Amino acid sequence: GRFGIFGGRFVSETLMPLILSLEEEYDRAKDDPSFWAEMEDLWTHYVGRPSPLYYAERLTQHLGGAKVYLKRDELNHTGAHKINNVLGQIILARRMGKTRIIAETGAGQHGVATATVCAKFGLKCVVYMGAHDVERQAPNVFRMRLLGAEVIPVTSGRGTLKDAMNDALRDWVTNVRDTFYCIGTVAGPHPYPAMVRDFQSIIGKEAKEQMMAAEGRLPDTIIAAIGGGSNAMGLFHPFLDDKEVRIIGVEAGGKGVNEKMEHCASLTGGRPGVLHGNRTYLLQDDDGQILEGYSISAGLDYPGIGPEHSWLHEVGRAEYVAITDAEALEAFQLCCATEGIIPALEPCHALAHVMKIVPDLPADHIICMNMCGRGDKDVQTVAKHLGFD
Ligand SMILES: CC/C=C(/N=C/c1c(COP(=O)(O)O)cnc(C)c1O)C(=O)O
Repeated sequence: GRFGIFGGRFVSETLMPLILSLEEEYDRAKDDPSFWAEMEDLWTHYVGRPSPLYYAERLTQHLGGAKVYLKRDELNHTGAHKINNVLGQIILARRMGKTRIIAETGAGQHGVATATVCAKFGLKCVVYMGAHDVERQAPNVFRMRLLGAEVIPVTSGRGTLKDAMNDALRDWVTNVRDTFYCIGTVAGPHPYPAMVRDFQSIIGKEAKEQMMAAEGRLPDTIIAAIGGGSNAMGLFHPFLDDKEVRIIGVEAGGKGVNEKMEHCASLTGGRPGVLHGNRTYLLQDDDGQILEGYSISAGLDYPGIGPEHSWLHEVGRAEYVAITDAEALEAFQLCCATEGIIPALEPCHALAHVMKIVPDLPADHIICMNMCGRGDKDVQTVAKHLGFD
């Protein structure tokens, strides 16, 4: 469970037996055709996969350079990529005889996906959510509750994703016997980062097949926004050995990547440390205290990043850039105006970088971007910023 010096398993002794039984169950499932058959069935008939690979013609014309394709994971059931991973973890939880599922959530999409799958399988669901996120993603709080989940607001820290994950881990340590912790991104102790990556890789596998069908070749550049990094790793992983494909991860630059740390660009503005069970790049002060960070987007508002991204950064296989709140809001509006797609604030960060690089690229250069979530949850936030709420 290591990616160079990153990853690993830094957990309390009480969690070890559960982590080891989860690793055993996952290793068994990975090689079990019936596990993947059940996943395929649910991805097809419940999630609505494959998600389309859509040529954004007017956006491409507006930018006047490379061809832009969007991988439409915002069209999945529940409106984001999160359900790809939740299905896998819940199938494992059922195989382990767990009846109580807990999750952390920031944007509320992972929480909604977990509540959704728990309703489908008749499992108890408890979601920890920072109080600040409860406010700024209210539509998703209603959806979780309507789906039968208990949503517990977390008031420690700044009341965002990091704080929610802390409380979820505390709950888990207390209830290891009947509880399964469904982690929403490629973070946490081994095997979570690898397992979540493997479930999200359906995105990149489909994108590769669809691009070959549409253009007869691989994309030149693939790009995705990064909170913990699961939608990005899902798109990137199937392309890692295709060395000619340029890989770009886009972090939240918030109010700007500077010493005020009002951002969540963990790779660009952080350094290696340990948080939530794994070693990775983190925003921390000189004493190693984890900083709160900041982003307009709840899903990217996390002062860490999945350990495999830290490794890809170290070995230079992927580039990581930061996009500010303001640039993301510009992208939000351009997406609505040119394509009639209201995007979530998270993928707007990737789109803002696409807007930066496309004009200088030739018309035969092909870009594939992860449209990992729809913007229903963000319309009030954006309306306020644009002064028409
Ligand atoms: C696991 C906590 C992250 C959440 N969301 C993150 C998120 C992200 C960032 O998460 P990653 O893909 O894991 O980097 C991107 N796009 C959308 C639409 C998101 O909702 C959540 O709780 O919904």
